[in-house]
Amino acid sequence: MKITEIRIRKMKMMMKHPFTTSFGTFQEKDFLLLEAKDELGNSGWGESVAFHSPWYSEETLETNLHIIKDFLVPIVLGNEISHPDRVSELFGHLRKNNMAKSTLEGAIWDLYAKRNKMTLAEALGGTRKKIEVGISIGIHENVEELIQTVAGFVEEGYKRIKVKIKPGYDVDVMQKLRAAFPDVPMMADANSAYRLEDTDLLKQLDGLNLTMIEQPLASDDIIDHAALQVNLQTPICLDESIHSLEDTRKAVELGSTKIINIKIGRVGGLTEAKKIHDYCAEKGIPVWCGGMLESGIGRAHNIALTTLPNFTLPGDTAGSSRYWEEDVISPEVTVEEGYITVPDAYGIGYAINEQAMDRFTVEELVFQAQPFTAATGQ
Ligand SMILES: O=C(O)CCC(=O)c1ccccc1C(=O)O
Ligand SMILES: [Mg+2]
Repeated sequence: MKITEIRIRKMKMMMKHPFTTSFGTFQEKDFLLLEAKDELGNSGWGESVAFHSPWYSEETLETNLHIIKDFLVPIVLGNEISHPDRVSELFGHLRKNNMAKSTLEGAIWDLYAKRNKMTLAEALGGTRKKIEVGISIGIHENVEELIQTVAGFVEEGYKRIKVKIKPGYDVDVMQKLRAAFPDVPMMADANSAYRLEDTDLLKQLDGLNLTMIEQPLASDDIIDHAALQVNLQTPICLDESIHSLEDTRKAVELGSTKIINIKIGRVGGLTEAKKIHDYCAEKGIPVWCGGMLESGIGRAHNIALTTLPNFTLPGDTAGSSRYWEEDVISPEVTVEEGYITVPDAYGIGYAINEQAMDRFTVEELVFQAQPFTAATGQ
């Protein structure tokens, strides 16, 4: 397929409720969407999961915009791409900037699936017709409020509750939560808020029957996590530390992690995500799909990826209405009794809600391939 046009939209959406992690609070969401078109008029969509500020990783909306328009667009625009797996090879000589790469790669995966009249899930080799979903819950003012919030989501049927923790809001909170919900699958995500010296404190989480603790130590660490895991019964799941199949292999070989949270943007796209999935399947390491508070576009990509067989744990991809008054896709993503039904329309499987899309668009940039000119015979 030939990529004839790329449009980048700067988006601004207001989240229904503020979401607090150990590194900051989100409410206004500024991010990028990208649409890639082929010579037949098909269009594919991708989402940049980079945030406005570099607090989850070093990438931001503006660094993504710079990398995409000045480096990535020139590589694909006007060119033939035989298969989306080729895109990460074409980007291979450019270091890191995984979320930027993933934005364009994701749009090309969607385009490829639509062009070949299959769902994105099928294009990736996924088989599940519905996926199990969990929910990630931010830091609350106090435990009583948190328990009320959790009760609501348990009632809605979410299959696993993930709670954000940070120093001073951890053992006591998790103990009270476990007491209130003895049988609910539960886990904690520290977003890198602890150090190896906190081992004794983290050991107090053992015995609460948590399915895992996500990224307790530094965002770039795999050494200390291995040392911590030796002293911890609760399985460690890495998020921030994993950017590639190579990172995954090293962390698994070192014993730093027993479960992997795969985020498409963090690992540079669906092709790399699939490689990590396959490697983990071979090694007996379960994986699940993390979330980045995405709009419907990114959410749809997460759903498609989660149809692969080794996504055996519920992910963070909740329904659209958990985040947004109105989403940019139609229909919106809905959760019924803890499941999302994988859409069967081609590509990402959801149509664009044009009105909402335009309303939340702050700026649009358009890049077109040079038109065919008889004079140069190009
Ligand atoms: O609901 C979601 O999309 C996931 C929420 C979440 O946990 C999260 C949100 C923003 C940044 C990092 C994380 C994380 O998984 O660590
Ligand atoms: Mg996380």
